[in-house]
Amino acid sequence: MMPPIMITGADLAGAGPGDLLIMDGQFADPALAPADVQRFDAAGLVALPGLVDLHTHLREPGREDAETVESGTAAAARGGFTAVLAMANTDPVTDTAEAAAHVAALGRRAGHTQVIPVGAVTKGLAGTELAELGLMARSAAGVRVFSDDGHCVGDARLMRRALEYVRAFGGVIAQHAQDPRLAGPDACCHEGEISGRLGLAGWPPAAESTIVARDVELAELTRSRVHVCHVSTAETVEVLRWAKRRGIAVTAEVTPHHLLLTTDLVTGYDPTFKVNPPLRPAEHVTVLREALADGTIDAVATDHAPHARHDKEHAFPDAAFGMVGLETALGVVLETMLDALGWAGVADRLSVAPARIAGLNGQGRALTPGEPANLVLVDPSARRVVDATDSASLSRNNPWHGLDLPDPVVATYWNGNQTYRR
Ligand SMILES: NC(=O)N[C@@H](CC(=O)O)C(=O)O
Ligand SMILES: [Zn+2]
Ligand SMILES: [Zn+2]
Repeated sequence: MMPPIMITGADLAGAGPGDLLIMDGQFADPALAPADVQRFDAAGLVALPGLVDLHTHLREPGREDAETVESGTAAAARGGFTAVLAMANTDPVTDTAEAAAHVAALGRRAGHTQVIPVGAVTKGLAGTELAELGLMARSAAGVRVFSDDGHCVGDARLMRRALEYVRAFGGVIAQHAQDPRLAGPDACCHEGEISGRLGLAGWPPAAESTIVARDVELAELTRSRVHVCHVSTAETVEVLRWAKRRGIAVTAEVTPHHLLLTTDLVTGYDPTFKVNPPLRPAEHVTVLREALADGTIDAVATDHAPHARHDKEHAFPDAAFGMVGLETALGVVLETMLDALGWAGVADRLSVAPARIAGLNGQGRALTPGEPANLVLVDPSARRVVDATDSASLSRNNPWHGLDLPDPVVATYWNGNQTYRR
């Protein structure tokens, strides 16, 4: 346990300057600081609750050449995160209580952030038979979020049964919304003028929004909860607005890359920009930003998807989908959304809302005495040209390389322990 530390003068998530005393892993009344307390002058910095990533691919077990729980969570701490939800598309898949316990144990051993395993919806992500949802939920790992991410739960009847099942224990199904018949096996970018010109097979926005429309109806039918992963289209936003107006229990996330990058980046055939769902035209980006600002989209999630060189360095159609994002997420959100959201809004979309969606107790809390000391200190004016090689991740598929972006994270504390310091 760290000795007591007093952080002085930081703007507390936009509420104005104040002091934070960290003692025994929690925030405590600054008036109780012992005389020999260690001091951190944070004047000019902003304090946010530790960030929570609903959507991280840590690749362990199975693809430790691309990422490990150790390296991925070290990258998360550098990005200001104190909790990450580890996606189930590992090898073996996280589709049993034992597999979930293994991922959680790897997280505890690494000690950089809380690691909460996401359970698969279907055995082996095969989309045919429900996984052991109840056993995973009742196990010590306490799985609450279930997802076949990387694959869509395409079978409506199976999706209905999954939603019915998780309702009993307050779980949620996080859907990778992609109709496999509309986004065929060769689809590798947004379907439009650019895909036509480049001769690449695209997929239309309808491949996403039609699944979301179906799933919100199933959530209503089952009175259960659905979460939409990585929303990428204006049409999906329209469906979400309709569903929320109707009182359906749906939440949604958007990635940093879909808030800033656009489909024209694929014209160089650089697989770094190949991601699922694909980068879209600027009109979609505008709508995604508006939806995040007005709360139609609840949260930002990274979809950090590290890939080894030998999986990424191929001709565009053959390369793996995905990009890293843990270390740049907050910077991209500040660049694109700070004016619209303010600091309290940034704290909500990157910490409070994701913690609520995932049902996490000690995360996304106010910076007040008695709460676990999960915190990120942010320099609101620091910027830097992103260098893909300067990373705790094992992978280098970084779409931000060479771009000048906010570089805000100064220090991260998880349960009172400093997990990153610039
Ligand atoms: N986002 C991606 O492009 N890839 C993800 C899978 C996913 O999130 O669908 C991966 O596991 O690599
Ligand atoms: Zn996905
Ligand atoms: Zn993903």
